[in-house]
Amino acid sequence: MASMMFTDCSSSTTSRLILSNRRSGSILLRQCVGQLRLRTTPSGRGFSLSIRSSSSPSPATLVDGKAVAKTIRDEITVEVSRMNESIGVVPGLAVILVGDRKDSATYVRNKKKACESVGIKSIEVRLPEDSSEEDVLKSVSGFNDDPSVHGILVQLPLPSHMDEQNILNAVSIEKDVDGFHPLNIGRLAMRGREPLFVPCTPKGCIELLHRYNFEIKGKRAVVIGRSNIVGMPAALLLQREDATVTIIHSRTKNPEEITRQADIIISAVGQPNMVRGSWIKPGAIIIDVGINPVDDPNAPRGYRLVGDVCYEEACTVASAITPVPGGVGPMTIAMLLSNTLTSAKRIHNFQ
Ligand SMILES: NC(=O)C1=CN([C@@H]2O[C@H](COP(=O)(O)OP(=O)(O)OC[C@H]3O[C@@H](n4cnc5c(N)ncnc54)[C@H](OP(=O)(O)O)[C@@H]3O)[C@@H](O)[C@H]2O)C=CC1
Ligand SMILES: Nc1nc(=O)c2c([nH]1)NC[C@@H]1CN(c3ccc(C(=O)N[C@@H](CCC(=O)O)C(=O)O)cc3)C=[N+]21
Repeated sequence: MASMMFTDCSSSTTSRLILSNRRSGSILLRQCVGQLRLRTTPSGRGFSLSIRSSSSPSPATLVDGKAVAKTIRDEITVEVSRMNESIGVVPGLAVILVGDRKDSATYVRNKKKACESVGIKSIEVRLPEDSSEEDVLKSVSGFNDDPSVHGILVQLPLPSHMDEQNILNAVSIEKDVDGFHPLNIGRLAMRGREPLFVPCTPKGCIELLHRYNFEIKGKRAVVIGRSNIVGMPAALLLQREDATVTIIHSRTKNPEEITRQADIIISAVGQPNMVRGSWIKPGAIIIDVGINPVDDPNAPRGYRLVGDVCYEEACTVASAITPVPGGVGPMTIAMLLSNTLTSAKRIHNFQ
């Protein structure tokens, strides 16, 4: 219901253009309003798109998660083969999928493809919707004991008759590549402690900020959303990077007043186009985690994906913004591969 309120963003039109990249194929870029400028990304391997808007004196950089994720996958590929050649070990990721949610099946398929692309071995277990919690725990326990598995991911959400906490607690912390085990989250929250793994989506957000050389230290950051998998760990990570962090949630009064003070906004709400241009301080950096399907009879699938942030409005005010799709989503998967590689290296004491 609430999501319907935000489905429409602005009356400004969005045009699209396809740019060809020799290394990563075609990238779909959205043009906002005004003049476009293309630069190579800090890695030198991708593109960054700048938009000089008629209503904004400063250009907004398009923070290209898809291109950065490709760079990271290339780096991981090199490391995976170096490890295999040196000690004959191939990192392995086990994914447990319970039930037949279409979106979860798609995510799992994408993770599998990404593993293949870098040389990580992926093992998938599918359990029926009516499996018992015991069945899932058995599967987790089997992977905990399997030396060819270095990472275990239990795809969320689980069917409602299962206790998610029980299941996440059962994953060995040494193989918790999602970073959802309470010990890993607890360490993330404590000064002077180091988690073995950091949750992939928030880690991907910070990695994007780093790769674009955006300073975090001393900045005012606002995280919208406080879920265990995105909002809360994103706030903890920003704090560890010496930002001053405020969290907005569904009971926050006047969220727009708070976001307007932010130098960095990370939005993980699940409400299409909730964050309007007027919520944003000129020059702010926006990381839009939201992935929200909205009906679109012209789209091949009958819907398209939009973020939590009204992209067309935001890119006339912000200095940088992630698109949806092509922003944080691909980074989440890249961080999962990175965590799996780290895990295999740690288990086999390989530097
Ligand atoms: N790009 C990626 O890789 C990923 C994207 N996502 C996407 O990110 C979004 C969030 O996911 P997730 O964290 O799992 O979602 P949850 O539903 O678990 O959490 C949503 C959070 O947003 C808050 N919220 C809801 N409505 C409002 C509102 N009107 N104003 C302020 N805060 C609000 C909730 O507050 P309260 O706590 O008070 O209920 C809650 O903390 C979704 O669109 C999801 O698809 C998720 C994971 C990965
Ligand atoms: N244990 C667990 N770990 C997760 O990390 C986890 C999970 N459960 N459950 C669901 C959410 C969601 N999530 C996404 C990952 C990639 C994209 C992604 O790559 N999105 C593409 C678009 C994909 C499309 O077009 O459908 C993009 O944004 O460009 C999106 C969402 C991980 N999650």
